[in-house]
Amino acid sequence: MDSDLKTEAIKRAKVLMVGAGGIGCELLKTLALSGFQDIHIIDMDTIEVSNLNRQFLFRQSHVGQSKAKVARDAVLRFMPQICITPYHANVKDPEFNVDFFKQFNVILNGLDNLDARRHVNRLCLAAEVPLVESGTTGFLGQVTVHIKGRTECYECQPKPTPKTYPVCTITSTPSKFVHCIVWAKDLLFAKLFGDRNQENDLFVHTGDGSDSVKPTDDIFERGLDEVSVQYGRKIYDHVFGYNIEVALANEETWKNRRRPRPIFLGDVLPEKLILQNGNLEKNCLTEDLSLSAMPSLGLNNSQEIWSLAENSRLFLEALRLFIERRGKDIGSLTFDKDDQLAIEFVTAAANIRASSFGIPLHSLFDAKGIAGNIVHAVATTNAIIAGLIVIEAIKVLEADFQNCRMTYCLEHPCQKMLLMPVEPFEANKSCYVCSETPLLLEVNTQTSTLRDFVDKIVKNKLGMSFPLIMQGATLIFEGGDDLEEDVAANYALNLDKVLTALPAPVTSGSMLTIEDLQQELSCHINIKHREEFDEEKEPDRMVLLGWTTPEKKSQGVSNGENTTAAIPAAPEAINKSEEVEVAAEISRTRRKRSEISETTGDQETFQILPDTDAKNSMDPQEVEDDDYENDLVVLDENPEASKKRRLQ
Ligand SMILES: Nc1ncnc2c1ncn2[C@@H]1O[C@H](COP(=O)(O)OP(=O)(O)OP(=O)(O)O)[C@@H](O)[C@H]1O
Ligand SMILES: [Zn+2]
Repeated sequence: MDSDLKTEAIKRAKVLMVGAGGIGCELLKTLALSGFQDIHIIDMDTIEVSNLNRQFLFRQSHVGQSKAKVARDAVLRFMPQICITPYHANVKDPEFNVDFFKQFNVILNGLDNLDARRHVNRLCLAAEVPLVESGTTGFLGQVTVHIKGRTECYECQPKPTPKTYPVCTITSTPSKFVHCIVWAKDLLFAKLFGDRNQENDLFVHTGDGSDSVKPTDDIFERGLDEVSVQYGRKIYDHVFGYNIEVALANEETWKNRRRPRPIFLGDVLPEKLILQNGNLEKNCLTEDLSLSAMPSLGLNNSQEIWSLAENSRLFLEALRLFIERRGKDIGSLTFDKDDQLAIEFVTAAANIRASSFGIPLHSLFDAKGIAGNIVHAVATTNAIIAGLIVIEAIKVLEADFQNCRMTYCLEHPCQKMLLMPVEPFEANKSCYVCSETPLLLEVNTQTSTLRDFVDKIVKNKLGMSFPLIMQGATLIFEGGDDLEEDVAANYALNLDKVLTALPAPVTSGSMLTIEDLQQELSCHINIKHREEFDEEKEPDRMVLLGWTTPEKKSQGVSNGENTTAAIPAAPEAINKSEEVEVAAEISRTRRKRSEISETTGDQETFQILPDTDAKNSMDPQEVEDDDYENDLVVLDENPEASKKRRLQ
């Protein structure tokens, strides 16, 4: 297109940006400087101090104000002639419906969560407006283009579930610091400060799964006359000493593994220091006034790696402060990465455990990053990604679809490139969002209730907020806050009925239609009755099938032109393995799911997976498997080069 026409297309365009955070600030500036004249911005947040280091349109004085509005004002100061319309709102609000989306030529996402991304994807499909989607994680980033009828939609590839670890690795055979963090946070912290009644496997397995040691007295219960320092010592000796001794009794487990070392408090700290820990009344506050065990112990530098003795003192002191200063929270606490005392406790506990298992200790700063799953944002990555979004948006506006690319921003050069453009993929024919293909649900229709179905499948798996469920012509459920009282009560009754007992019984062979009017999404689910489920592998007792990753994943949009560009790489994987397997055909490119998940900026959580097979999960290989999962296979166009190649 000639440059005058291009300028015209940009000038005439009406674009919507969703998110005015790290990517959004860069994007708004780049759009304005590229000549865009009519920009709408939705962001539901207000500015926080922690945003200021990279969201450069914001200043200290803006803290607490709407991001969308302040971003508009900041850009208008240097581009006063353009029109920027801010909305301080959630993009999921009903006012942002299909008609609202239809007024735009292209939608540009700068979001940080899956839920909002899915919602925008669905509305873009319904409104038939192209979407340019983006995400960054540290040095990694990506921009993808989604055009109905031409490319895959944002949801064509099922999104990965959170990272999980087998119970056995966490409770008995940790080999990485992250395993110790998960143990400290999800088991020990939860046991001591969370809901007392929760199922929590803090007892050591001795190998065959049958002989877990469960003392008859609840060791975690604090006696009425038990002072905190005594209680702390009891917990310490139990979890770091006694439990490890019990685990060591099973020789089988340690045949091919390094044996852990039981640690008792008396071996680490002299009595005097242990007692002194209970009397540190001096300073318990950090500079920003949060309760902390560090100042009184003289631990000032959170980037320093503390010794086992220092971590042990921190453990005792943090536990004491919880008991004495935050006693009323105990029993209802959940781990929060912004809770200073919780971070200190978890860091100390993870380090003591790491020491026992011969795993290198970490600083509180690093432990916080791992526990909170924090990847520090890099402003430059956001700026690069914002630039790429604008480049793709311009191609879309020019209707130059053939040249649209998905681009991955890598941490290390691959084939001498840091930016890897790839042709967009075709839509997944079994995607329930952008195709009509029905899904299949295996469920025990005689024992599962409608509530199970709504919560586990409709809301959790399909991501619908206000679903409407129909069996044939009968409406069996409708979600929403604006229902008449008697209608809502009727649906509430249905929720507790098993599927076969609903007014229009749902049995094997039934087809349900599920709609979310707000998302303009409708899909069908065929029901297949199944009696038995594997409690551990299929804890939902329902299995949703049909929405699968297509076998051939790289059928790029045919444009009659070969891309000389490199093939998409899983950035995280490249980063880790630095190894690329090069093989024959471009059409066989394997795109790992991790490539998407690693750069969406979604808050991921760690989960502990139930042991499906105690023996298997005790296999020494198992730990390494975590890493293999991220291995990357990138296939090249060059048929000759079917061998492994190391990246430079
Ligand atoms: N449903 C939504 N509606 C509108 N805006 C949203 C929605 N979900 C997320 N956002 C916005 O997307 C932006 C994402 O920006 P970013 O990833 O930089 O996150 P942040 O909250 O600014 O920073 P951090 O999470 O690192 O503290 C945020 O400003 C957030 O308010
Ligand atoms: Zn799709």
